[in-house]
Amino acid sequence: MIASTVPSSSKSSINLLTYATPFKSSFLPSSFSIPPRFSPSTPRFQYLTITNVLKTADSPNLSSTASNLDSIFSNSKPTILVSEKLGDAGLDLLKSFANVDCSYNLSPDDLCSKISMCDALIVRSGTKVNRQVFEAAKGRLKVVGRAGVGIDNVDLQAATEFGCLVVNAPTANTIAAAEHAIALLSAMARNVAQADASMKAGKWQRNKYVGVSMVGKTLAIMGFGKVGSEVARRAKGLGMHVVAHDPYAPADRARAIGVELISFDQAISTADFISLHMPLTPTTSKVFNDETFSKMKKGVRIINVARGGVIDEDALLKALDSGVVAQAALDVFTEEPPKDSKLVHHENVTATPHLGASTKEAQEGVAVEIAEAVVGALQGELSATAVNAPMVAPEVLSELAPYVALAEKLGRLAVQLVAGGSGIKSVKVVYRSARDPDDLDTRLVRAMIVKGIIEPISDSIINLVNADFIAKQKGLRISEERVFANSSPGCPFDSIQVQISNVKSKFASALSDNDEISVEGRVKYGTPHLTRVGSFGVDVSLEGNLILCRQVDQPGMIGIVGGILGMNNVNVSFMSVGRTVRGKKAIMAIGVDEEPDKSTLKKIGDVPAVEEFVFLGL
Ligand SMILES: NC(=O)C1=CN([C@@H]2O[C@H](COP(=O)(O)OP(=O)(O)OC[C@H]3O[C@@H](n4cnc5c(N)ncnc54)[C@H](O)[C@@H]3O)[C@@H](O)[C@H]2O)C=CC1
Ligand SMILES: O=C(O)C(=O)COP(=O)(O)O
Repeated sequence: MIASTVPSSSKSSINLLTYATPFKSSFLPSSFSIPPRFSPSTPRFQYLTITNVLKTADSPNLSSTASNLDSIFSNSKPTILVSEKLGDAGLDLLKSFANVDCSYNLSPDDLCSKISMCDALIVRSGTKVNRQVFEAAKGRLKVVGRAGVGIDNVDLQAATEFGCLVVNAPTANTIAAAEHAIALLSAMARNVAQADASMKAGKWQRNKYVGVSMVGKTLAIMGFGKVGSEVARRAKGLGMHVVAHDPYAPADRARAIGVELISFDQAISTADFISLHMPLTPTTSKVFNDETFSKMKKGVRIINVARGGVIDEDALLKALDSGVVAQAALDVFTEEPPKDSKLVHHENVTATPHLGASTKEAQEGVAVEIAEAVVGALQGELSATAVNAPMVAPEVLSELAPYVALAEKLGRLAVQLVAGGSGIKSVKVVYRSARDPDDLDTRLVRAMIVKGIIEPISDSIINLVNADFIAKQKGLRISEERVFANSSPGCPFDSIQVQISNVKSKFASALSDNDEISVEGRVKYGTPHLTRVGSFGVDVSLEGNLILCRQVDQPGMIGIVGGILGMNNVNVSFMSVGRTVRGKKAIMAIGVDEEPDKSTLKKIGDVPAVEEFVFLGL
């Protein structure tokens, strides 16, 4: 739920605001015929990525915008390539709007040669939409639709660079994936697949396939999002004791299902069964490895319906061989299909070929969800499930660009100040501005704050289009407050403050008098600066990385801490000291080019007058 004291950012309000580029009839070729859902007065939007708009903002090139629109609408029937099996209802919807080419099992070369004739591409997890595909599209490809959740097979950076919108279908296969996890859990516990194979080989091995019971056992759900919570509900029905680890899941959602949120180590060391439901991100890649397997209870059973890459497959093989992991049930693999995989052939592994989303119902659901999103995008509508593209007029972004950067960095800083295990539920953004509220659209800045907060903990790409949607899905309440500033209305914002309430902080001095994490920044000389942390005023450029350090306010502290960094080859780019009362406590904000190693950070912590410190990546 987004609470706002400034104009709301509902889908309809976006059409009224200057972020939209109104569709000018002079852009249209004379042969253009208006699709039935539109009248000439319907606003159209160009899908421009942040990157592209930032580039465009420096040297606006509206003629290329006109030619983009021209190419979108020069043919009343666009061409959509569907490269993997899609449900009929979705295909019918696509066919009513476009020429649809269903070509399954294309080789990478065939995909590249077809793509320059297509306006949209619809894929599932089996098609690699890499940079070569965007290059081969020669600018014609406008939209990639992922008929499912995970977008790790689409090169989002390349899509963004090539100005191609990527949309997905994030909700329609949740239940199917959860049901598959439960199916694998039960099949594994009772050796269903192995016993079936043995019978088909003419055997009758009742003693060999004695299973384990699920009732009363502890199941740890790793990633308590859409699929994870549905698995939890079902496992409770089986009489299991369910715990979950998800640093960012709200505790009340877990409580409502009767699930306790616990730390990663607690979860893996106490569980009899572990079911994985986190996205594949740089943080979760191979998070199940030699070290983490060694902390597990001997004889644990693991289910993976998320992504193969969250497990180090060699480490899992060793853990299975040593008996640390008694059994694994795997639907997903680092390489799909896996080649000569020892895991797949292991007698204690139950494997399925990425079937989590493969039910008739889910496939019809995702097909319709993705067809609507792709058709809507080709028609220029905003998409609630766009993953990489905001729609912002270049002239608006040109003014907002430095605030966009500031907003993302403030979000990133604020989330890193939250102590592990605190679920973030409520974020408040306070804008100080001299502008009339009607002249101040905060959607992009707010979107970037949400991006800064959520992106490090999720595989979602957040932008103007999807920020509210993702925040809502994550149970994150964003409220905004406008405070009048007696400054120049020439600048959209005097300052931006991000507050996170009801959480613990790993740096207590970041807490304001109201006990919320609070960071404030301003744009100075065109660059983002951090100007306040908790109750302490500072002034440091937000570049590289940052060390925040609270110490007793006494002479020589800058020299001591700066000296430690210098002696350890860490270059200090900026430094600022703020204090509340002379001689009491002070904060040092130190910008550093490199990340100091652990021993350097420990030396800072060992300085007697240093009371607390934290390292923050920007
Ligand atoms: N096998 C299949 O066919 C299917 C696989 N999936 C996969 O399942 C996964 C989950 O999907 P959804 O539940 O729809 O996504 P979601 O975004 O609703 O949930 C993911 C959860 O993981 C949490 N998370 C992020 N980093 C974490 C970390 N380091 N440790 C623990 N939790 C962390 C997030 O806070 C979030 O709550 C995705 O990877 C998706 O691609 C989804 C559908 C079908
Ligand atoms: O939605 C997801 O993330 C899935 O993994 C489903 O993949 P699929 O569409 O069945 O290839």
